Amino acid sequence: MRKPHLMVKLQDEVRGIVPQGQEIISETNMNNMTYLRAVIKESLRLRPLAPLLAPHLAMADCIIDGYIVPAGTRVVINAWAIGRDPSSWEYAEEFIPERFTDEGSSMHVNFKGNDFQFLPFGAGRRMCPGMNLGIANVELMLANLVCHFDWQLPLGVERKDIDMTEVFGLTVHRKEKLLLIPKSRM
Ligand code: HEM
Repeated sequence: MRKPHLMVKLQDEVRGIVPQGQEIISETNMNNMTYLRAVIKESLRLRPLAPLLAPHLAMADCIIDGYIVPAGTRVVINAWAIGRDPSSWEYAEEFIPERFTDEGSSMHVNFKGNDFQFLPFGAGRRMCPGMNLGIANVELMLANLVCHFDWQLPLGVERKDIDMTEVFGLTVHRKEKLLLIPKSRM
């Protein structure tokens, strides 16, 4: 909502793929939705659901970047900060889904636990076992919402008024609700 030209690009992609008149988008429609996937990745980069993942415990002594981590140490990974680290991400604070498309510098970066600069589902043996289910649901929900509706801000609210302040805890969520008006295209 804060970058309407990106919303138009996303809607153009989804509406170009889904046959007109089809009410519900299903998994069979999702194959070529590359921009939609990039939008979801970029959202997870800037706003990971679990900003500190889950607490881990070092099973053996190890040295990371010169720091000794003894066995038994509780390790907390700040995935939120890693996703905004300017040494890994150009214009790190900006919402730029294009970085994950074939025009971007992070086109090969994925959330499957091999790219340590992007850990919305964690990595290794304890990474999220529900990743595929979670992503499939987000993709379907977002595709349906942007395909069938145009979204407007309530009267008197401007783009600059959208409050993106987050409340941190085990999971992170918006401080203020996002109120939008859907206008059906059907
Ligand atoms: C977009 C949706 C989701 C996100 C972003 C997400 C993210 C995460 C993260 C960051 C962790 C911690 C990984 C770590 O500490 O290394 C986690 C763990 C976990 N997630 Fe998810 N998750 C999602 C959906 C799901 C779903 C749909 C399920 C189950 C159906 C699920 C089940 C679990 C379980 C059981 C763990 C604990 C794994 C363990 O400790 O061994 N998650 N998730």
